[in-house]
Amino acid sequence: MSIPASSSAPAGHRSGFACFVGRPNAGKSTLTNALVGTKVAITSNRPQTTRHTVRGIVHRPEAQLVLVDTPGLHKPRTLLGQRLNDVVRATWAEVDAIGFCLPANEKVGPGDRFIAGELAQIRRTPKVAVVTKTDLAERDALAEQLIAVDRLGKEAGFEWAEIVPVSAVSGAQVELLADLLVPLLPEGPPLYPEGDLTDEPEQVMVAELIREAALEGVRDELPHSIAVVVEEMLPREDRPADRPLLDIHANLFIERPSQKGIVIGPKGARLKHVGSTARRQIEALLGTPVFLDLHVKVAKDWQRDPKQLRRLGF
Ligand SMILES: Nc1nc2c(ncn2[C@@H]2O[C@H](COP(=O)(O)OP(=O)(O)OP(=O)(O)O)[C@@H](O)[C@H]2O)c(=O)[nH]1
Repeated sequence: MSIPASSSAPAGHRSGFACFVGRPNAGKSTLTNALVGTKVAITSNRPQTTRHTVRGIVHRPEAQLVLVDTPGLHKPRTLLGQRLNDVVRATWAEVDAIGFCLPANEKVGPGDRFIAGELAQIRRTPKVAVVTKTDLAERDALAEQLIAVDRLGKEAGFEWAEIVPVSAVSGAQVELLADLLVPLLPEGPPLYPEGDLTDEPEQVMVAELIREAALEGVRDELPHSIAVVVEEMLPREDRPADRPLLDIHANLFIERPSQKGIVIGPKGARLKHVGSTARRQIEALLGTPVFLDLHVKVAKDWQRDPKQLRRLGF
């Protein structure tokens, strides 16, 4: 990515982009959050919930590291799947460093070898192996995993710039990872104002929080069938300055009428819960009280229909 020229850059200051790749559930979003120190990427214990490219920004006196969080690469079965993979590859080609996340508590498998093979084709970009979730692995198992990860790079035909074990949950070595990524960035001035944590449009982040709440505890086949679009975010008029209220109107799209019952629940109980969970998260994110107006709509087979995909923001 291009760095805007500026004469005000402190000497030796570095800035640039890194992204985390890895199998679904490898811990990419949680790691992004741990590095940035606030909840910007959406985590979930379900695979493939990160759909939008969310940037987290790590500010240092001597560097600015912009993290681009991509969806997981996977075998595309639908149009949506193909689009997601395109997003991933486009991101890889643009960044200054790629962090490949591999959980310490899961054996290196075919999915990892697939990604390593794809990474090998992005020759110029330094690749850092990040062994995640070290709090879940015994010392010996971790040592074995580090060796397996080293071998994975060699078999794919490249050397890792670094191999770093981290735990986003305990915080172990998270700072070290940032320290190791910074020298891989080009010299240049900060790309974003200090204090910015993400440049993701607020509406997209709000939609992601609603989608995350809607996915909690539903059947495994539903994740890919839910999309959320925020139609409107407006401050309520006639409110005293010390008691503001933000009105948010959002639509939750499902693919089939039969999915409506799952999302809404008996007597609307589930949707109500989703709404209040999402509202609390949105209020924490935006720092203002929120009234969330949430509607469930059927957009038939939206994953296979290019027109619908565009309308839903893909
Ligand atoms: N114990 C432990 N759990 C972790 C750690 N990092 C992530 N997890 C858990 O692993 C699961 C997956 O983490 P995510 O960060 O959502 O994984 P992801 O790679 O972004 O997943 P996708 O969005 O599906 O690609 C979540 O349940 C996390 O809480 C860690 O350091 N330690």
